[in-house]
Amino acid sequence: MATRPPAEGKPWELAAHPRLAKGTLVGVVVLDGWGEAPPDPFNCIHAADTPTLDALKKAAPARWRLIKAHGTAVGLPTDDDMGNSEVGHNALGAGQIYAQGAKLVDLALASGKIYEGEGFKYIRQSFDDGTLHLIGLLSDGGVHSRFDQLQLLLKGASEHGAKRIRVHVLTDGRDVLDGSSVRFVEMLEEDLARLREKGVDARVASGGGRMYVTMDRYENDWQVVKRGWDAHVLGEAPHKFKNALEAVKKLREDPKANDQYLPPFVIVDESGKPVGPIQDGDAVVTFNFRADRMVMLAKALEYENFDKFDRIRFPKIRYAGMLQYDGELKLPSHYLVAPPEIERTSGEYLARNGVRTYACSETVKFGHVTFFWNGNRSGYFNPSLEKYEEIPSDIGIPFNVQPKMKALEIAQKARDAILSRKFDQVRVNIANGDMVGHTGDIEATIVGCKAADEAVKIILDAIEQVGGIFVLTADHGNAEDMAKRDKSGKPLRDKDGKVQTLTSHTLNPVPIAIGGPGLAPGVRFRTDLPNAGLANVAATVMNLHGFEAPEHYEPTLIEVVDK
Ligand SMILES: O=C(O)[C@H](O)COP(=O)(O)O
Ligand SMILES: [Mn+2]
Ligand SMILES: [Mn+2]
Repeated sequence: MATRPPAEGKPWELAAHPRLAKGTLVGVVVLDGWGEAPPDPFNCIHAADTPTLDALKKAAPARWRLIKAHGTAVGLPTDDDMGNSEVGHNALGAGQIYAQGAKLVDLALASGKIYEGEGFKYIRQSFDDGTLHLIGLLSDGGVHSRFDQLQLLLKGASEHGAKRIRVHVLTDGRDVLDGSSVRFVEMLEEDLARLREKGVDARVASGGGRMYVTMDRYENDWQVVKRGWDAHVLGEAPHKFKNALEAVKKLREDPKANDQYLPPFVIVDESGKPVGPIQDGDAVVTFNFRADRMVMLAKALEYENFDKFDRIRFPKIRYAGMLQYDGELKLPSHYLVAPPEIERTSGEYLARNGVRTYACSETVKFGHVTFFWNGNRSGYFNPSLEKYEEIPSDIGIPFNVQPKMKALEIAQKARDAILSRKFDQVRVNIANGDMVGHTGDIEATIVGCKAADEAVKIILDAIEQVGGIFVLTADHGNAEDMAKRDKSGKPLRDKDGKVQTLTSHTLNPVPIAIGGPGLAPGVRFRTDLPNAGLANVAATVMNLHGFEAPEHYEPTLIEVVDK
């Protein structure tokens, strides 16, 4: 992992590729949550009508293959870690494998360095007179946060002087099984009870389901964050309970309840007073390491001037993120662990070499093809060469109700960008496989996959018209497997005999296909890189733009043979 020499001081100019010409349009399509798995009733991609993608597969092995999209191939701690959008798009855009947030936090906790850093020293100043609040996702999905890291942080913070701790829990059910919130809260309560035995006043103070409370992304719906603010900061929510276990158990009694969407709740004392609103002088840590779904709350917690909703009260706190979530905005300004310094991304190289880029997705994935693609950096490298376009996602409608999402609109925007001939690269993310896959609704996911295929067709037709090249791939698996399985691959059943729905991503590889009239006839996938992963895509795309990739990039997937 990242063993290549750093590129500091090296020139930005890319050498011309000896065999591939510059100036051909390259369309880059990322199908979100689109892995490869054997045919099976729980494989929605297989079940869906996807003629465009099926046709591409026929070009294997020369122009269609599989690449790794999980675990160490994308900088995660182990090969048991499923892929996710952040690490997937980071790898796709950066062309290098970086130790990612999950891994960096593990290392900082294991070595104890987390307690020596500036961020912890900063929040510690509040420990004598104030409360330490920990806000984040209660999950062992390893996508946004990990439960064992929360456990270590609770223990470590109390050993380093925190006397009063309040935890604000967001239930998952998206990266882990629905219903697992109960077990996580039980385990957390056990840990907090142990801390209380040691004289630390530690309790859960508030919570809610991640998709309804706090963890919105890309400013899709600030009301989600406001619900979190009201519960975590103001101590106000429609549901009040004496403890967190009672809260999740009671809220889950509603037949439609789902961990992802539990309503906000606060924990109150005997007299009905919230046990842990955030007050002047307190310390706050958002313990998610992943940026996209924490950065909105980070803005609300940190920015003096803020107009996204009425905060009612803006406490004077010492706030630190687990990581710094946005390297460009330097937000939050304090953090416990330094984020991976993802530098020299393909986006920056191509912009510095004159490549004109258009990137587009709908809101829920917009930052994936821009912010994550560019190494967790918001904004343009060169506004005169780049255009990023966002199509507003549906708000307040679950994606299994609108499984086509904005696939068609994204494809039409991409088509227009391609036909305008104003761009050298047109890059999109098509969200259906992932966003509908996360709902666990098989029928809807099949509809979503078909819509994604139709979108791809529109884009490929436009590429055909301008004589361009396409690169089609995905960031990790999701829709290709909707069943939780045992080690032998057999679907697991619950006590009523029903197959357990897998709402999360998977460990499966993803396809990559290249083609289009502009692709030189002798271009084909190399056969000497059987373990290649998402990080090999950037060099490949650079080649197709007519450039050699920088030396420190993971190797290109393609070679050019004489025809
Ligand atoms: O944030 C989410 O929606 C899920 O936890 C992960 O999905 P993504 O990595 O595809 O965004
Ligand atoms: Mn994704
Ligand atoms: Mn996802």
